[in-house]
Amino acid sequence: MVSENVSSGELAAPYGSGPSAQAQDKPRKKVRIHHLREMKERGETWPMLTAYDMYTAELFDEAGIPVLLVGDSAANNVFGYDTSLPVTVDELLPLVRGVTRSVNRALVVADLPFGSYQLSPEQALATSVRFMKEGRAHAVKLEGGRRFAPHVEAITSAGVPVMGHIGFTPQSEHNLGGYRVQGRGDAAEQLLADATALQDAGAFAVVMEMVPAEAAKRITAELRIPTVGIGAGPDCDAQVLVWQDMAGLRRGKAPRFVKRYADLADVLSQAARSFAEDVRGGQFPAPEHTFH
Ligand SMILES: Nc1nc(=O)c2c([nH]1)NC[C@@H]1CN(c3ccc(C(=O)N[C@@H](CCC(=O)O)C(=O)O)cc3)CN21
Ligand SMILES: CC(C)C(=O)C(=O)O
Ligand SMILES: [Mg+2]
Repeated sequence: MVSENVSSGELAAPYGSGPSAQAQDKPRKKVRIHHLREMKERGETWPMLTAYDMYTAELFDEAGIPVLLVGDSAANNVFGYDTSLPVTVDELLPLVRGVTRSVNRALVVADLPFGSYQLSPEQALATSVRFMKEGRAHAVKLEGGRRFAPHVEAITSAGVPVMGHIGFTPQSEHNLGGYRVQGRGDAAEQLLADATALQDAGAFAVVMEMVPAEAAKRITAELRIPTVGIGAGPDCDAQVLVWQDMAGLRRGKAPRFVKRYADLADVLSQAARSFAEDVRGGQFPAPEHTFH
């Protein structure tokens, strides 16, 4: 199943490389870090989604999403916390394992939760090793700029690919003064310095969250590694959304950077109401659902 449909041995990229083959083609084989760099070199923009369980991982993998992130946003979108701060490694690990078990091609990135890497490069490496060994992740991700270059270096030196995350970093929301755009005006230079430091420390990609499009465009042009935008305008190398936002499962006001591609909240709510009505009215189970 993994290597189905590999038409030519020298086709290195998991996607077709012609302009028409871009978005609609499924990856033909396992996505590797170097494929992401090659897509940047070819100017192909790629999608990333969060996934926290088997069915979503399977569906998104088959839909041709090359990178899946088991985000610490599971805090909000799985566990019901009001911020991402409380979620633990022990809570996230089984979600990562469920996702990695369920994909054939996608690269699975495990998001390191608050408190599990900030203490030292050694702690960052120890936590990453758990996500790789127990979660079977393919890469890890952590939040922070220049100050986390030593942590990124410790992890990559051990052979574990690291994705950075700068701009609005939800684990620091109390320090950043809430959900706010980062890197406006002079702060854009700081953001570029952060991105460059992460690249130099060995990061394979960097998420930029809630960053002005102009700054994101400049950073994307300066870096060799791909940038992944969320609220960072159209000029990043990749775009990521939380899947429940993308599919309209989460209700309430979504951040401005979200586009809804479905209304799953409505679909599921209708299904639950119909089931309840059938049970209450005696229409379910029918003879075809019944054993004798
Ligand atoms: N479901 C979900 N989607 C996310 O994008 C997400 C999470 N959860 N959890 C972790 C973080 C938190 N994030 C968030 C959450 C809310 C806003 C938000 O409400 N933004 C508003 C206000 C911006 C402002 O005041 O400048 C917006 O309109 O974009 C932004 C990022 C991004 N991440
Ligand atoms: C929004 C993405 C980048 C994230 O860090 C998460 O979902 O936890
Ligand atoms: Mg996160």
